[in-house]
Amino acid sequence: MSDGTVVSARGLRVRYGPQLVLDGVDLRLERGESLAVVGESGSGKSTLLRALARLQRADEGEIHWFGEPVAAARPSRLRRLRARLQMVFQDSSSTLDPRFTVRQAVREGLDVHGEGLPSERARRVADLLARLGIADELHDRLPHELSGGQRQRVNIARALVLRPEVVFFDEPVSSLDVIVQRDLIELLDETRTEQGLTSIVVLHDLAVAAQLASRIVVLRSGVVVEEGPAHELLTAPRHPYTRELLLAARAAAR
Ligand SMILES: Nc1ncnc2c1ncn2[C@@H]1O[C@H](COP(=O)(O)OP(=O)(O)OP(=O)(O)O)[C@@H](O)[C@H]1O
Repeated sequence: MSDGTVVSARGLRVRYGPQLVLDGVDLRLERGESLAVVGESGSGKSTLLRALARLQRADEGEIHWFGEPVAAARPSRLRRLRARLQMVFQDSSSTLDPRFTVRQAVREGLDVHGEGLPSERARRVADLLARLGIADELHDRLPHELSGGQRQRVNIARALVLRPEVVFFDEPVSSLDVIVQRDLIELLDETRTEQGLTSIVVLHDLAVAAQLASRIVVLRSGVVVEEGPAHELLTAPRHPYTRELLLAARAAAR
């Protein structure tokens, strides 16, 4: 396996009872790449992301992180590898501790890892929140005093503040308005340039996927039906299902 591969899966199969939700998915993510997995509701996107992050068991198949087979890794090695990955979940209300303010929630990981001087940690938190459009007056609020989109951004800040090598995002922009979506896309692009961030996002809208990622994988009923550079999928989709998704995205944008 090449040194540039940060996450890969081969022959991934996941079943829920009799239902085959992922049916032999192969996927490869290179360092610094932005990949989007698109498909309609129920196509298996979240399951794929959770399986890649090892938050969900796979019935068959192999997963490698940074070139190492995770199934064979010892727990201590797995913990070290996991620290290089972050995941941002779709449901932002259940993942934030209700007792922590925005500032505390974003800073928590830095304090746990004892990274840098306290003043540097505070600066890093404030800088990231500003780049995600979270105004100063929100920094001392609790999660229930925020909107869904604000909570989602706090979750994104919690992941990025740790400067992970790879971030997995589940529907990161679904609760964000267009301006905030643009800010997030810019922030991810800058982080990719500055820190070589690798990202994988799952979402249902093909047009938004093309803004967030340079390569797109189209998932239908647990099977990858098409894969390619984002601009090619948008301008010359080969599979009828990709064309359907494109028409749906265009109709939604009208
Ligand atoms: N814990 C579970 N137990 C049983 N079935 C499940 C479970 N989680 C998901 N499923 C089923 O697996 C299929 C894929 O679900 P998944 O959440 O991966 O799809 P998705 O593409 O992410 O959908 P959405 O866009 O709606 O979030 C669906 O049919 C779903 O009902």
